[in-house]
Amino acid sequence: MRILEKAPAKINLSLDVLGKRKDGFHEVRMIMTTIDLADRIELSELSSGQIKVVSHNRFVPDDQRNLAYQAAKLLKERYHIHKGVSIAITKTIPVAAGLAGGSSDAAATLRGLNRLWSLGLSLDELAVLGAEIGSDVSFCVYGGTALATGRGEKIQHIQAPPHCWVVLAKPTIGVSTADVYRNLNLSNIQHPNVEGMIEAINEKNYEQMCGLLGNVLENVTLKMYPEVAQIKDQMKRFGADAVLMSGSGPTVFGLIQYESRMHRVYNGLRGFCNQVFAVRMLGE
Ligand SMILES: C[C@](O)(CO)[C@H](O)COP(=O)(O)OP(=O)(O)OC[C@H]1O[C@@H](n2ccc(N)nc2=O)[C@H](O)[C@@H]1O
Ligand SMILES: Nc1ncnc2c1ncn2[C@@H]1O[C@H](COP(=O)(O)OP(=O)(O)OP(=O)(O)O)[C@@H](O)[C@H]1O
Repeated sequence: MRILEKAPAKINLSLDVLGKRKDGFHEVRMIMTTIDLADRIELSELSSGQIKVVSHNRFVPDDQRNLAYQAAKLLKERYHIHKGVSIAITKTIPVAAGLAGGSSDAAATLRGLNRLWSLGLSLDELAVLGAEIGSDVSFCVYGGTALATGRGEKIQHIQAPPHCWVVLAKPTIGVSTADVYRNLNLSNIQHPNVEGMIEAINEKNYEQMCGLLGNVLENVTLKMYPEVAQIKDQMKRFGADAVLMSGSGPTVFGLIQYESRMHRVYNGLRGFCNQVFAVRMLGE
């Protein structure tokens, strides 16, 4: 049997950090939404009991460091599964980009193996398991749009954002999420208005949503990698309605209401950056 799962990327429309926790993680409050930029996960049964990962991408590990591998191992051990699985990952989401590519691959593997191995687990149960793999995995199990709290694993679903285009540009650098959190100065944070963002989304108020985009990790990454600021400036110059870095970066996204403007921003950015995408929010 063969199972296919789509693993979409996320962007953070609002990302606030409330403080550092005793376990070393940070307490966050963020609005996440899935976008139509996705990896594809293909799961096939292996009678040998082995977990095999194939990705044909030199930036993606094909061993136990792969988050999809970790998802399979977790389910296999927890539910005493003797069969193995081959996980073929077709990567489209840029790696180490702030778009939760690895987390979404892990989440898709959890959903797919739940079907392949007939485990009968609910999405809520898979999301709890996902948190053992990484902070973004729980959200990726559900997708859609949500307020994520705790270290990112507590998910409250909210409505889909108003329709718009999202242009993404990823500079060639990859960013370590741990480094960005480590360099965040908690005594000097300009907190974004997360509640206002929820209100804007509920009211489908596009202008208000654009005005309230905010990410406290942005300044940290901008200091480490000035090229991210250049891409932000270019995206604004080409006419994006609002621009922000996603997660710990370095990917920058711009929101754009009109299709003709989207083409201008997309084509403009392609001259500066080789990983540029124009997609819709999935949101629901
Ligand atoms: C930046 C975001 O992508 C925003 O959605 C997430 O907060 C990060 O999620 P993630 O990549 O799944 O993070 P994890 O793999 O759980 O953690 C990677 C590292 O980031 C730091 N980390 C992560 C999440 C969090 N709430 N506080 C942290 O301090 C920790 O040093 C951790 O060792
Ligand atoms: N399935 C996977 N896809 C991509 N990277 C993976 C995967 N599994 C493990 N990794 C490792 O994880 C690192 C971070 O990659 P990923 O693309 O998940 O980062 P990210 O988009 O910044 O994540 P987040 O937004 O959740 O912080 C990579 O450098 C890679 O070595």
